[in-house]
Amino acid sequence: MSSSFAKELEVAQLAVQRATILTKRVFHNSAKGTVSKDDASPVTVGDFGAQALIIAALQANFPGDKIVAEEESDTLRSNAALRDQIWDLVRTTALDDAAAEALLGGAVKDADAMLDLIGLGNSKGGASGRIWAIDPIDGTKGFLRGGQYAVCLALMVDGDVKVGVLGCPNLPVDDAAPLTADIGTDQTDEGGSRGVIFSAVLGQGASSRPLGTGALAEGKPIAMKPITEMAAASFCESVEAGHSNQGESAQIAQKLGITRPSVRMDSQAKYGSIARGAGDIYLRLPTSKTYQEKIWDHAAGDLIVREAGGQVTDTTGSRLDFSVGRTLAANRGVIAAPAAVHGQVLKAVQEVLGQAAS
Ligand SMILES: Nc1ncnc2c1ncn2[C@@H]1O[C@H](COP(=O)(O)OS(=O)(=O)O)[C@@H](OP(=O)(O)O)[C@H]1O
Ligand SMILES: [Mg+2]
Ligand SMILES: [Mg+2]
Ligand SMILES: [Mg+2]
Repeated sequence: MSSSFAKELEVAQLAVQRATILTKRVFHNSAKGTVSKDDASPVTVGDFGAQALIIAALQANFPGDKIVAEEESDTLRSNAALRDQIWDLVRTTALDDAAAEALLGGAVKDADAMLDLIGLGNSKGGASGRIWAIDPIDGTKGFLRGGQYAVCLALMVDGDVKVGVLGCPNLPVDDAAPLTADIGTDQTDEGGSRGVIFSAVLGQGASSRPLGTGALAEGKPIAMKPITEMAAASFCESVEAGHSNQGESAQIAQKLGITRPSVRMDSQAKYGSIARGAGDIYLRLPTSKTYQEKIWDHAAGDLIVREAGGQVTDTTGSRLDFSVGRTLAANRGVIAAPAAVHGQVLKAVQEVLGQAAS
């Protein structure tokens, strides 16, 4: 097996691109087929459809690999109306490039095959072998609100993230565009100014490219912006107050001398935004003692930021550990910043959280 991961990267980018196109169709439709999961969080036909298409592409190319994906197929087996809505989306979404579509294995056979594919994302994860992590729609609440969301795919080998891809249909194509969660009033984006894919391979840097609809557009290398003056730095955090402690992040910003208010943005679009220098720092501070972050919420973004010159740790200063199962059970919160200032940010975090390293 080649260690360059060229095929994995190509398949992952095209799979994310195709799944993102499916989610855009749902985003622009007022009927999103939303149901509430056991933990009261929402899932839509877009989440299920995107997961089916990504797993189909992985199965066609890497049938022996394991998959950790967010959504489960159980509820769909007893909800024929929802299943049919998803199947309508899945069977009618394709890339408009025949070679790319062929590489992804073409169309899914039927609705039952689609349910089986969705169900393949049930691996327990762990420290050995090849495991893909999928978040078919990260930031479902943002997706429903008309804000930012991301389609996320990462490959881990023996617990280490090797390939990461994020599809962010509502971020500007322009890497230099200022950081804002606003997607503007033009929800149709006829000018094509929004929609970007971020990717990284371990040791090979990070890049961005326009989302597109067929063959992959050319990528450009991205890098984090060096922070010359903390006062002018921008930091981003979750929109949902239940996902990150926004009171503590405001205190941390104050301690660092950051004067600008945070940019609140849903999903791993935050990782992509700081990786390309549109923003500087991403803070995610635990809101509960029991919530464990999910690997699919961080794997791709962690690699993309690190390959762009950033450092990503939890609030204790430990690297995110993707080798312990479906969750980041060994970590608490996330601090992502340019490597040169990460220590300074972490110190402020620990002072505010009252857990300075001893
Ligand atoms: N309690 C709690 N604490 C921390 N994180 C949580 C919590 N509950 C959920 N989640 C996960 O947050 C994912 C959404 O990402 P963000 O929090 O960055 O975006 S948002 O601004 O809150 O929408 C979201 O991902 P999706 O479910 O894919 O949307 C969740 O996995
Ligand atoms: Mg998520
Ligand atoms: Mg999700
Ligand atoms: Mg979810």
